[in-house]
Amino acid sequence: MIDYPDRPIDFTLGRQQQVWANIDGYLPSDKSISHRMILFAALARHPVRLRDLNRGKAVTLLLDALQQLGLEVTPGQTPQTLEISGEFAQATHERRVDLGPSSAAARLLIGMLVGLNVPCIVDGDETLRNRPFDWIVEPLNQMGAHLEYLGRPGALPIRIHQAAFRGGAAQIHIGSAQAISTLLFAGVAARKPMSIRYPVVARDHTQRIINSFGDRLQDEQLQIHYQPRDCAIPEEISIPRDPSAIAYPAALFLLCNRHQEQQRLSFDNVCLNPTRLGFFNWLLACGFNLTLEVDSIRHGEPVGRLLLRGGGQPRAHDLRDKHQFHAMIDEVPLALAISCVLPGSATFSDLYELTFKESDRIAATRSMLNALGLDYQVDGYDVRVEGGQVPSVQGAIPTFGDHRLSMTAHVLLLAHGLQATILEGHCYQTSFPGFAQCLDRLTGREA
Ligand SMILES: O=C(O)C1=C[C@@H](OP(=O)(O)O)[C@@H](O)[C@H](O)C1
Ligand SMILES: C=C(OP(=O)(O)O)C(=O)O
Repeated sequence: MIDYPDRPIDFTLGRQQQVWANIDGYLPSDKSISHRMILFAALARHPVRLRDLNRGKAVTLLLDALQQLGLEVTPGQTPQTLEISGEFAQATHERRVDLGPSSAAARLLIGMLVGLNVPCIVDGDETLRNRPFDWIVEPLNQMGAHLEYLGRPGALPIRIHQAAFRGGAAQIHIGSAQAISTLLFAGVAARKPMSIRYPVVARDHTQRIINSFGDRLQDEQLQIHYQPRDCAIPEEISIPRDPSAIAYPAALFLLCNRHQEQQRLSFDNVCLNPTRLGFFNWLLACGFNLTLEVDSIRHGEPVGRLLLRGGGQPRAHDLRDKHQFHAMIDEVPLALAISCVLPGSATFSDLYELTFKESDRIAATRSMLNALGLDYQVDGYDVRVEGGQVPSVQGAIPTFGDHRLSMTAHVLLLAHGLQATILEGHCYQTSFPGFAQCLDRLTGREA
């Protein structure tokens, strides 16, 4: 296990903090939209400039994989742009790509390679090898793909054999935007119509982008119909900021300013897709003060400003709605942590899909919180939190290498003026590489 010796959390913040600096320049772009736009750029028949890509490990590994498959990835004319050009190399030998810990990168790439009929072995790190892939492999194979498990059945590594993808009808049984998106990338790449039934609404970036680029896609009543038309991928694509990353500095600000009504902090150019806003709606339901204002639509995605205000007398609040759960799926560990320290109590129901993320986030979040003297009760996939708990450091804080847990631990420590060692703390680099600098800047500690 890697310790976190080079950056101990050694500064006191809490209620004295008066200056909350603007941190827009430190915030990462949306990881989910970055993954999707990279794959659309790879499908384009012309070079595509991607402006403001997320530069975390999960996205960088997808770029590396595409380079191994023959595409060119070059810096653009400004530091914020990257250009993707070229074509997939003819398969003279089978290539093997490794997507590290990122299931979105691995699953969506598998979909695209199936649709393009590009043979490859797709693999990931140990955490990713323990995550389920059967719910993308089975429907893809039913639609003509030939995917083979090289290790444990249902898991990576997976060999993509050459086979003609037919499209057609598929039914997904799991609540996962990645499952839907994987099938759609196969259909878009192969130019095959398809329909997909799914059990619950989750983030719908792929559907929105497909429509905005000119193919036809209907998404109603848990059923998608996709029809290839005139897909025109733009030469330049720009990506808004990631609401799932902004959640951490936002939570820190709101927790520290619960009793300071005059304090304000805003973030611009944020992805405000409603299927991503569950956490901010949950904060509102707790009583925190915030406003969301859409000011433009970009590639089908609402983009705008998030304004936070102090005060609000917040209390812990339930999370029982399946739709809202999926709209905040990556922020649930943070919401559980916040619930522990707010007054009141809360029930979070049916968190099943949290059990196969970078860690089992029901169990791992609890272990992380235990190291901070906090706890909740688990009953199957339901969680009951009694609020009003006071954090106190019990020892080194485990993160299990899960970036969402590391960022949650940082927020709790900072909000309560505590010092601790966060184990594998740097894993925030998976999605938010500038997280530590962002916190330094936010809290006025930057050199
Ligand atoms: O589609 C995506 O980009 C993602 C979807 C979510 O996973 P599921 O769709 O599997 O729930 C989310 O947890 C992940 O961080 C990114
Ligand atoms: C679960 C996550 O991502 P992925 O599923 O792509 O690994 C995440 O970013 O929290």
